[in-house]
Amino acid sequence: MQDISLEKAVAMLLAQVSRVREAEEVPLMAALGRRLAEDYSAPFDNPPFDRSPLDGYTFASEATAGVDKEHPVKLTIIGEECAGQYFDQPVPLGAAVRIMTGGAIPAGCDCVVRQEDVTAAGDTLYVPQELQPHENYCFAGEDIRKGTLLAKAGTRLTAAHLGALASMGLATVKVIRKVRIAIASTGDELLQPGQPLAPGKIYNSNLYSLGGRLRELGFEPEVIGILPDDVTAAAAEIAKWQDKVDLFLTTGGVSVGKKDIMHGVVAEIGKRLFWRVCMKPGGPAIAYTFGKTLGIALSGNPFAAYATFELLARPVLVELSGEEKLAVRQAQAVLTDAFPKASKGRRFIRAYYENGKVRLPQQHASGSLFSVVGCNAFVSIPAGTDPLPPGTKVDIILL
Ligand SMILES: Nc1nc2c(c(=O)[nH]1)N[C@H]1C(S)=C(S)[C@@H](COP(=O)(O)OP(=O)(O)OC[C@H]3O[C@@H](n4cnc5c(N)ncnc54)[C@H](O)[C@@H]3O)O[C@H]1N2
Ligand code: MOO
Repeated sequence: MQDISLEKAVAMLLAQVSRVREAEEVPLMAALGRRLAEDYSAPFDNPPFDRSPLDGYTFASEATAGVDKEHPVKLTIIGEECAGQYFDQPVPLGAAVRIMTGGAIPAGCDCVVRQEDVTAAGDTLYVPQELQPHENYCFAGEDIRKGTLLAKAGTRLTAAHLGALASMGLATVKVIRKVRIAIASTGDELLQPGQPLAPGKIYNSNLYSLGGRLRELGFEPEVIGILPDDVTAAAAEIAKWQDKVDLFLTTGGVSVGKKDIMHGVVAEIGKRLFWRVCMKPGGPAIAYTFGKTLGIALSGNPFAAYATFELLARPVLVELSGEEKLAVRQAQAVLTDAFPKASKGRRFIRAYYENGKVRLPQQHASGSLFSVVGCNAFVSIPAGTDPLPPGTKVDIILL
């Protein structure tokens, strides 16, 4: 199989996936940050009834016409209503009901006076001021009118949305299901952090850098762990995820070595789309499908895995999620440091970008990851480029 360009590889990957649109119903509290699967409109007015904004007394404002401090009106207190209670008898002119903030305004009342502004003695209330109709009064639907569009399909729910939906009594909402991603590492040389180091072994760093990167981008990968360098065993493990995840990412086992098992795995469980992309690092990546699941087998070298995740897998994630803002941005910048190697093929190197300038770390090896710490960009170097002196204008990819 001939090596293909990065652009062609990405186009082939994108041809296999489409935006996830299936809905699932989740408890409202779990819906924060999720995208609504359908429009939500208010099924009723909120508040559902006219209510008092104060602790005080409610009555017909008409009873206070012409009243002042020297000539207060005397009303008869006929009952009391706290928030959550419901005073269900009509209140006649000249009567009042003690009402607490949030209490429903009873029939016959159209205003509320603050407790501090009146005097109560037994069943008698002295109101020393004129009140207007609807003074200190909240109308039903003041917050949300029945029929109001609360949030459109596709809206990413914020805390305020959750509150508004809760006020409509919704215990669950329909949201677009999450993009499902599984990640695994291959390699008999790998140990999980926490295990004792042994001769010839190294710790599995790729699972953590990829898992971390996916989380940084807002995804929640299924972290499988280490698959053995055994085609049958690894194939069986990966096949379990067929159609259960949208994207299955592995690292390692894609080159031409004795234990580069991913070729055998792909032959056993799926259909290969490509092997080898014209770029460094991570050129030997394999892409494949098994059922509806897309697999990308990234090379095991830690920087190769890191870089090809951004260059190959990230566009797939943008497509699956529909989150255009997750796409890498391209820019131009001026190198402040030299890159001493010539680049026969297309090359991406780790870098730190700020204010139009791009700095390079010392270490660029494909097997080295530590120098990525603090980097936020790749410099994209075209095939056939001589060593780069400081001051060179370069194309960069902002991560
Ligand atoms: N004869 C050839 N050898 C190699 C070629 C080639 O064209 N001809 N290509 C080289 C290139 S380029 C790359 S990139 C690597 C790709 O190798 P694999 O993807 O098959 O990866 P592995 O052999 O499994 O591992 C490479 C390297 O990375 C270490 N590794 C693997 N997984 C992890 C992990 N999860 N955490 C930390 N480190 C990991 C592994 O121990 C190896 O050192 O092939 C070249 N060879
Ligand atoms: O493609 Mo590899 O990551 O350069 O060693």
